[in-house]
Amino acid sequence: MTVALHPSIDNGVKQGSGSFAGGTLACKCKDHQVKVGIKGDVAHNHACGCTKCWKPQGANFSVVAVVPRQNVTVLENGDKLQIVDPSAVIQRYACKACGTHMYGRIENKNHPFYGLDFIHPELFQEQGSQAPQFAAFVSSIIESGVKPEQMGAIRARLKEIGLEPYDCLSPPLMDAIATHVAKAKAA
Ligand SMILES: N[C@@H](CCC(=O)N[C@@H](CS)C(=O)NCC(=O)O)C(=O)O
Ligand SMILES: [Zn+2]
Ligand SMILES: [Zn+2]
Repeated sequence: MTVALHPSIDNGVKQGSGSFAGGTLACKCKDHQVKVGIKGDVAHNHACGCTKCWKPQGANFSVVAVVPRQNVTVLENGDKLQIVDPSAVIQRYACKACGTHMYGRIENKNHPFYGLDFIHPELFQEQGSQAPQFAAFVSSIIESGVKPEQMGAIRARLKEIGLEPYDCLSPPLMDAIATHVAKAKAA
């Protein structure tokens, strides 16, 4: 049996339509679901192995993407949302009842990714949003209990489905962060 990464990619990565207009994210509650509206498609969609990003039950990876924060609107049952860890850089708003993370927001205006919210595209009620592009924080899954000796098979499976594994973010995103830091230092 191949190693389980995340249910939305375990049977292969499904490409996006390229014209996704946005949609509604719904939590996993049976009733009074938290619903969050997203305008437009997501960007930088990727698998994340870190311990902080929300993973559905049994998954080793989260699948997470960004959207401009102004494109995110809580539509229904927002009173069920609470911040998971107020001290984290990304303030992740989760449903108090089912634990699903609905969006993560950066409030530090100096952060390289300020202005972008983090969401989980698998929660879209609609099909067609951008497919995952790479895998980030892969080594971090060891912190969640994966054995180091399993990492070879996990990296091989990620590559097999077309997701290049990185232990931090992808080179373009690491370059974007370093560029931001360099500019801030020069100012
Ligand atoms: N090895 C750490 C890495 C955590 C980490 O740095 N996560 C990245 C990717 S989501 C991040 O930007 N975190 C900021 C935050 O969680 O607020 C873990 O697994 O907990
Ligand atoms: Zn819920
Ligand atoms: Zn993460």
